[in-house]
Amino acid sequence: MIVTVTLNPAVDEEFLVPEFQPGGWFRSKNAIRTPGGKGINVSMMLAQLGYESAAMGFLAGFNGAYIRDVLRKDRITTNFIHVKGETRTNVYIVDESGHIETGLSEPGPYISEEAYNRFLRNYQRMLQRTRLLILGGSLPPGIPQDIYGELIRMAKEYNIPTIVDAAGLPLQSALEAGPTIAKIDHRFMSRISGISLTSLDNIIEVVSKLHDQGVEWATTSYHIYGDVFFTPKGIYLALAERRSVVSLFAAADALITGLIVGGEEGMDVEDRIRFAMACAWEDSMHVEKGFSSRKAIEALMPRVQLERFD
Ligand SMILES: O=P(O)(O)OC[C@@]1(O)O[C@H](CO)[C@@H](O)[C@@H]1O
Repeated sequence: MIVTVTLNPAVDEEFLVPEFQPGGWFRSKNAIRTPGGKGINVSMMLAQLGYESAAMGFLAGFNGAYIRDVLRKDRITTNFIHVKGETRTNVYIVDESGHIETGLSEPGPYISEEAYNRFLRNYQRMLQRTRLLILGGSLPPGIPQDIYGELIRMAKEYNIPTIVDAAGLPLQSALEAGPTIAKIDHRFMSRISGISLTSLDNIIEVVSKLHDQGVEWATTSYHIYGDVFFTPKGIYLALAERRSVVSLFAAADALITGLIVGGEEGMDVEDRIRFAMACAWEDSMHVEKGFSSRKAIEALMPRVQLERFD
């Protein structure tokens, strides 16, 4: 089974506010409320493309109950530890006219040692039924910063491939454990490598070193130009057109979904990148998270430009 881990889920509230700016009173044209958090988004997007998965992590309060119910309606297996407090709400203000997004995130509920240990026992049991694991997002208070490294090491004992999308210390600990695929936070890599990743050469120099840590695929964004993919078959720069972008906040989750589906369907490296980029692009063309249809994604694939570096 494909398993996604979201330790700090969120209810995402997107408000559509044309010409939003700080310091004023605005009325939203519309508000969209959806379950969120990186692993949960991947589970929901996989479901849209016909792939089953199980979602794990921590849920709390009314928001937690709402997330669990929506996931179950989407036929996603839920395996969460319920804790005291309230799952966070993350607010996004989307100004479609100027294609600008503003985000605001809560810290999430405190996770006690007892709840954390319950999660680890649950995770250990789940690993016996897992064939691909996705770890995504920030950590709620109370969770050790090196948890992703620990979870990847445990998965490796069962030879389970892992995909991680995180930032800061949690990403660092994940990279030390050598995930199969890593979505690299660009600013964080600049900070830990001490090299400013403003040029493609610098990105290639820094990210290439991750192969030595066992990372098979890595991807990172390269400014507004696109995404760089480090694959077993070489390094690629992939570009999508920006004109049609409305909302980018879940595009990285769509990209990961595309990489998963491409892997599941045995696509070759270039088609897998094109499919992942087309997923991210299609997701970003509308305010609602996810995809209009698989056909819409496939229609974008030939428009993704790929450049290979030797
Ligand atoms: O605070 P984190 O966990 O890093 O990110 C949380 C989040 O921004 O990630 C998703 C988009 O990738 C949203 O659904 C959610 O609100």
